[in-house]
Amino acid sequence: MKIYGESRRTIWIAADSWGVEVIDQTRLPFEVETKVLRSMAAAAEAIRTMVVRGAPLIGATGAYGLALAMREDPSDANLAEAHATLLATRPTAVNLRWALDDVAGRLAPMAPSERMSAAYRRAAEICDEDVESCRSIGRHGLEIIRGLWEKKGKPDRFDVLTHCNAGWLATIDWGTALAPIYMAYEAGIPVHVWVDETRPRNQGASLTAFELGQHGVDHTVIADNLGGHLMQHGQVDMAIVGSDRTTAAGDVCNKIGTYLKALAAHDNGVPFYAALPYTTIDWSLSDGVEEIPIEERDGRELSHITGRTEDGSLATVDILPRGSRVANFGFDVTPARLVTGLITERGVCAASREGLRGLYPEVAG
Ligand SMILES: CSC[C@H]1O[C@H](OP(=O)(O)O)[C@H](O)[C@@H]1O
Repeated sequence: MKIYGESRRTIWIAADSWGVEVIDQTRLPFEVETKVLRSMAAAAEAIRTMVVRGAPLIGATGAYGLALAMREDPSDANLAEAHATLLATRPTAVNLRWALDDVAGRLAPMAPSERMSAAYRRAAEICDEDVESCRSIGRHGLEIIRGLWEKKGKPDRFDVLTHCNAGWLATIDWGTALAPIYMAYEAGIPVHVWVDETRPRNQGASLTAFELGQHGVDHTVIADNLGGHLMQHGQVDMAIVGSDRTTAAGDVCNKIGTYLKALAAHDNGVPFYAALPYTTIDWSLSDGVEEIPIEERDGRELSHITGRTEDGSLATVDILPRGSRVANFGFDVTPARLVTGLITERGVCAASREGLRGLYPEVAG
């Protein structure tokens, strides 16, 4: 997508032809800065500190992290160590494990001398595949939006609520939850987006609002707690969220607070969709609430907030009384029963084992 009119992806090979350049998302929306990752350790740190974040982008960064590792030392031991180090950076988004297993599985039988170039090649393929998956998610999601808009009589405003950032900044391009919104906008459907700020890191306020503003999509940033009230008063026509891990039975793990939005949507008859590529599906799990590991992050993300001061400089301030304890769980799981449908690159299905089996017969068994 575009930043100030320039087409960008979130990750690419740097001008030196081997470094991995990424947009530093901790600086957005106030500064557009990049970082060049030149070691596996730097790639791991970028994931851990959320310089890069979002399930597909985390996976792609992990894949390039293995390429950087093979540049350093292509031995079996280093391949195993790099896989373990990168996998340990963030436990919830299954794309990371998928990408690391994919690349490492291809490298393992190769001669060490072939591994670096093969890893770079595969990482680039993973990025290109993700772009096409998200484009396709956009097309399928567009038809859901179009159908609901037409069913409502083509009003001059169609309100979509989204949580966190599942836009192009969470992927390589296009995004998952936001791809249908971009395509609806381009199709002339009058979408307006309620953007959950998404405490504590405010990916909605700082990333989704930035993306939508850059693309010209009408949007309003709201407190996370406003969504239920808007739904009660008929001001939300549908909700679309992303996913970090979806089980074979259709349970959707996503940013903390998603479950509460799904409960409010269910109580008010608001269609609630999750958008995700196949790389986000964990076919080994059935019960998301019981089985998906939920990342617990540093409490400082909750106790401190960063913003722009009157003079335009950035500042971080403490917003809690000294001595107060904080709990900072990064994700929750929405049971399939609260999900209207899953929007994937292969089409839209029910949030169920049967629904996913219909789209992925070769995997779902
Ligand atoms: C398309 S994946 C987006 C997904 O990832 C976000 O989490 P984080 O920013 O912590 O990586 C959030 O759960 C989004 O829905």
